[in-house]
Amino acid sequence: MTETLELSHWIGGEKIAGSRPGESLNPSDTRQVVARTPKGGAAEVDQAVQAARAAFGPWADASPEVRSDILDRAGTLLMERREAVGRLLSREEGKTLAEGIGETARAARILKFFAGEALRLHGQNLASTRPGVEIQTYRQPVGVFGLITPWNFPIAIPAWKIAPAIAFGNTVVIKPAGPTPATAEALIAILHEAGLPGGVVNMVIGDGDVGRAIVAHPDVDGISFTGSQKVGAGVAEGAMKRQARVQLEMGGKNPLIVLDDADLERAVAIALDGSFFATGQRCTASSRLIVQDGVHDRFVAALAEKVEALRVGDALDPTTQMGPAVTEAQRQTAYDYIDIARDGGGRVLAGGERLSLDKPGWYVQPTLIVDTQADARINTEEVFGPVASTIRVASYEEALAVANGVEFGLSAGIVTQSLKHARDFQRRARAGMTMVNLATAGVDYHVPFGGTKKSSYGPREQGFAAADFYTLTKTSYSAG
Ligand SMILES: NC(=O)C1=CN([C@@H]2O[C@H](COP(=O)(O)OP(=O)(O)OC[C@H]3O[C@@H](n4cnc5c(N)ncnc54)[C@H](OP(=O)(O)O)[C@@H]3O)[C@@H](O)[C@H]2O)C=CC1
Ligand SMILES: O=C(O)CCC(=O)C(=O)O
Repeated sequence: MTETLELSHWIGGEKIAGSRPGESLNPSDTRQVVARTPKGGAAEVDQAVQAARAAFGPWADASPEVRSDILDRAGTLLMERREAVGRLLSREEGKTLAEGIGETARAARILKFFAGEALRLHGQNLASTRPGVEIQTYRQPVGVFGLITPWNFPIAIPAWKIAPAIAFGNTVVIKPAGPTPATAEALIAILHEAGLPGGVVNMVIGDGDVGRAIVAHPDVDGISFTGSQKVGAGVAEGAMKRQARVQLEMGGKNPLIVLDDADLERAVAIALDGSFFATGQRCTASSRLIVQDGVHDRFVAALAEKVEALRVGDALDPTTQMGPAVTEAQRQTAYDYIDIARDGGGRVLAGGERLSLDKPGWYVQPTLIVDTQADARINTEEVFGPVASTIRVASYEEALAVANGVEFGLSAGIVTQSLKHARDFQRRARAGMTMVNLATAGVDYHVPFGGTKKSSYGPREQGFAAADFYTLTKTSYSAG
């Protein structure tokens, strides 16, 4: 498959093409242009916001059953086409075909979950402190949401922002990430094919200028952002200046603690999955492996063997276990952090070298670095690539202190057979999500998702929690 797609913006239900100066490349073979794209700016964002505003009234007033049916149909279509869309995803983002198809199926299930949530939205009846007065709370749509999404889950993240927004009667303008517009477009096209009225979901393709214009637009009522901490901080500042709702999901520096009593084979499998699958490009990836003395040497030796054995290759080759980095810049970041770790005294036990295959792609060797210090840059800054470092600790208490000792707090894991330590970790880990005997990455789609500290800001995403961001609670008092 070497076809090049010609993408358009979607505004008011129409495809708006313009010239196509942008492109997305196949990171597994950079000679292939996956899609040519228009490059929007403030003018296209304004048009899209106007279309979303015009569609808001009728969509907010539509029966929840209408909204539910459209989401359900879109979920069915996406599930039926998961192989083709997953292939496009893998070709554009670089995760393996199994991961691409799996993510597409996950997006389909998210659409179906929120088809159900559209019908389950409810308020409360409460007694008043005043006799004869009744109180009811209602959840109402908010208005127009701006959605700014990253490349690493190019269909699941758009789905988990669009689906709750429109299920509860809002309309949206989405900006997909620069490297993965074609995958996002596949979702937008399917939503329209499922019967979505024009203007309910609008998409403007472009770079950071499009994101900035969405954040600054006075008629955008709320912004949901996933991406880097640096850009997220600017998004929050821009939104707050004009008192728009804002929700941010940003980086992680997720710890995985391995205690002496861990089942070694299981601990190695959990670390391998959390650190290296999806090329380590998950905000939930385990990038710090905090290992207790007694098991340390056996654990790192066994993990290094597995890391060395990982087959890196073209994302579409079914034998590939780890695809390339998404862009040259992400590959360079991984290389830079390997050097930073070495300079800080770390010892590379697996990978660590430049990797060339039989085709031009942004391939990186999965890399394990041992003997690193807890406060070294490799252990405090997000890499967002297939690079994991280990920190040796003497006790559970030391492990917990190291795990909590960074400015991020998204996901945190522990591998242990001790119920006492597992329960204590669930209570005291400063992270939004804790995992016991499971990888830090790879979450369910029907439960709240988010972190603490600099990882997240605002109400939780996904599951039943999504209603808190995408609805307005009104409190009504009445007397007979
Ligand atoms: N927590 C998470 O889930 C994720 C975290 N990251 C982190 O982000 C780093 C870089 O990845 P990247 O995707 O480039 O993340 P960015 O934060 O740069 O981008 C995220 C989204 O914001 C857009 N954007 C860029 N600049 C602005 C701006 N000034 N105002 C509004 N929107 C803007 C991007 O557009 P464009 O793509 O066109 O630049 C993209 O759609 C990674 O190394 C990783 O640390 C990345 C992905 C997911
Ligand atoms: O680990 C997961 O399943 C989700 C990760 C994620 O949302 C992200 O990396 O942006």
